[in-house]
Amino acid sequence: MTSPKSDIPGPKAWPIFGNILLVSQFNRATDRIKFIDKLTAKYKHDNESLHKLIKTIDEIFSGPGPLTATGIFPILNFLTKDSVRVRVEGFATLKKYIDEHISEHRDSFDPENIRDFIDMYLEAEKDEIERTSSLNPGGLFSTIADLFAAGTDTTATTLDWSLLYMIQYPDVQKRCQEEITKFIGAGRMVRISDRRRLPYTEATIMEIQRLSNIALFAVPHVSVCDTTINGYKIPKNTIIIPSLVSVHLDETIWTDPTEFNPGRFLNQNNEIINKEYLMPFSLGPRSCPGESLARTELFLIFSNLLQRFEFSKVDSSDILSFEGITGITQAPSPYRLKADLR
Ligand code: HEM
Repeated sequence: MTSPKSDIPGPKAWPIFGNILLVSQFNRATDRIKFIDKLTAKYKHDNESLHKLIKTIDEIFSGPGPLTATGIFPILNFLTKDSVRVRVEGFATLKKYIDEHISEHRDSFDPENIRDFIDMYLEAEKDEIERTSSLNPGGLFSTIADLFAAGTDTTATTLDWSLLYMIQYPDVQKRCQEEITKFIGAGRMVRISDRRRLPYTEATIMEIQRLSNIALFAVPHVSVCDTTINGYKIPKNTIIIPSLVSVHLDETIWTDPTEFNPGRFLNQNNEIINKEYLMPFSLGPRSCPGESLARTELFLIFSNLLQRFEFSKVDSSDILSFEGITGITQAPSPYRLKADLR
């Protein structure tokens, strides 16, 4: 456990250690939406092997990230033998899990009854043209592995940060709840079609993403030709790692960048301003393909939690740390919270 060092919100870039229970809880919630309902339709929430898998994904995502010394110079991995071993074992577990489910799907495939994503892929794979391009058995495995790897911990960790911000800023929480009560009430769950009616809640999620920076950097890209950007010469084959966190905290772009202020994303008519410099999903043709799904999940889970619960510190003297723990994603330091039914 880290000792809380500061009550000033905003990311502190570098790693400490640890992990928190809430992440696995949120992973369960986001997994339900994506992988139970879409990929492997038949699995139930209490499925043991799924829980084991979620724990495995937590383990893969903690430990050194891509921009630590070992990420840049893998030869140094002998320094972090344990975390490398945990990750290698984790990937083996993930592979076994995915392979088993693909085989099950192949054995029971029925073109008249397409159950989920795997079945859709298997059906498309039968098409000769598709098969010779990208839809092949190896591609199915990598697609699912990518979705697991990139699609679970990211959303879960953002939700984890979101509750930390809500207990640190009860006034913001209250304002979201008032908005939800006024426009939706308590008689039904919040739906995705309600998004436009809840601009303050939406702006709060945007501000949480700006400050939590779960992806400090986009993934490495490479220049395919010599080019010049803003006067900087970039030769062909240069590895480029865009820093998202530096954009999100740039004081030439944001007023008081370290201040938690959802109002910065609203205009005078209480409408969302889509600030082009908010880029938690990165930019361009290789930006996050899961953005739309992730934003849907964040909105639904966050707004429905606030509709039902009042979140607060367990003890008013608790000092919350906004020190991030940098693995592959940046997670919040451990914290405790109380959830009272509203
Ligand atoms: C809050 C949630 C999420 C955040 C903040 C996030 C952020 C990112 C970022 C910054 C990148 C790098 C893009 C670049 O290099 O330009 C990325 C890539 C990617 N994300 Fe997400 N992501 C999230 C959720 C998801 C979800 C839900 C999925 C899928 C279900 C997903 C799938 C992917 C994949 C497959 C890539 C690699 C894309 C490529 O290499 O072309 N992500 N994401």
